[in-house]
Amino acid sequence: MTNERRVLVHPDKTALGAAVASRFVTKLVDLLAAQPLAHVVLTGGSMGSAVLEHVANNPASTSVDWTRVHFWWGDERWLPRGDAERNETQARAALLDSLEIASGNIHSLPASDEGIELDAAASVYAKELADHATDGALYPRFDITFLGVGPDGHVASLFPERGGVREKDLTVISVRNSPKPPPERLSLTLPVINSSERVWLVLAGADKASALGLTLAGASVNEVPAAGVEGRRSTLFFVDADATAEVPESLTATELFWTGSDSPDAY
Ligand SMILES: O=C(O)[C@H](O)[C@@H](O)[C@H](O)[C@H](O)COP(=O)(O)O
Repeated sequence: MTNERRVLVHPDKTALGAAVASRFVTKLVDLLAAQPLAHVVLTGGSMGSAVLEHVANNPASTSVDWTRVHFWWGDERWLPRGDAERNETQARAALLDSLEIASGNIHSLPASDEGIELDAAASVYAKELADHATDGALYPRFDITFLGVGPDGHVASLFPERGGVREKDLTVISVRNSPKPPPERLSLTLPVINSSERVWLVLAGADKASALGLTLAGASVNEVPAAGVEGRRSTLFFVDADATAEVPESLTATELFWTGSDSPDAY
């Protein structure tokens, strides 16, 4: 299976969010025409929420049989259930609570007010993943994994120069002293992220240009965790024009697509 890597450039953050949402809806319809369930890993962050809001506002989303979609998270912030800063809270507000789906389809991570400590919570989610796996795997076969990307190139809660980026055995890790608040988090590890059929990284803004440029130029995973992301079937970078300021000149026309126009001159 050849692994496809593409950068799809959109004029601005709004167009980016709408385009990713539209592609997500279309892909889910196609997937569910061919298989009983779809497993999707959501991301926190502003772009993650923006995409879900666009899905909620996309009339075509009613063509998805959401009852057959399972939602997971790539990471979660160690906060009380319902806290406005939890990734789950933001995803529910943006889309999930408006969908007619069974609560069992939403696989949220434990919260800090539920009587277990952070490390135990990582084990709880690892068990949840394994309980929904097939063929003796440790996690389900994810169809699409969304990732936001930080200015430092972090994805999920895997940060540069931290041990979590290099974790190969555990499926879920606890994170302390996170450079991005809040300090305590839970995160899938790269092997789990990269087990996904498709990984869709969504990033916008000039502050992401360095992370995107370094990722595409082949930076080390330890320095730029996004550089270590590779879906089994495809890895798509959905970006806005501002984030492309440092994209390597060497990228070919088949790797870098300016949507809506033939060239960057149009924006
Ligand atoms: O819990 C989180 O904060 C996210 O999972 C994190 O990995 C986020 O996706 C990136 O920091 C990008 O965030 P923005 O899209 O807001 O820049």
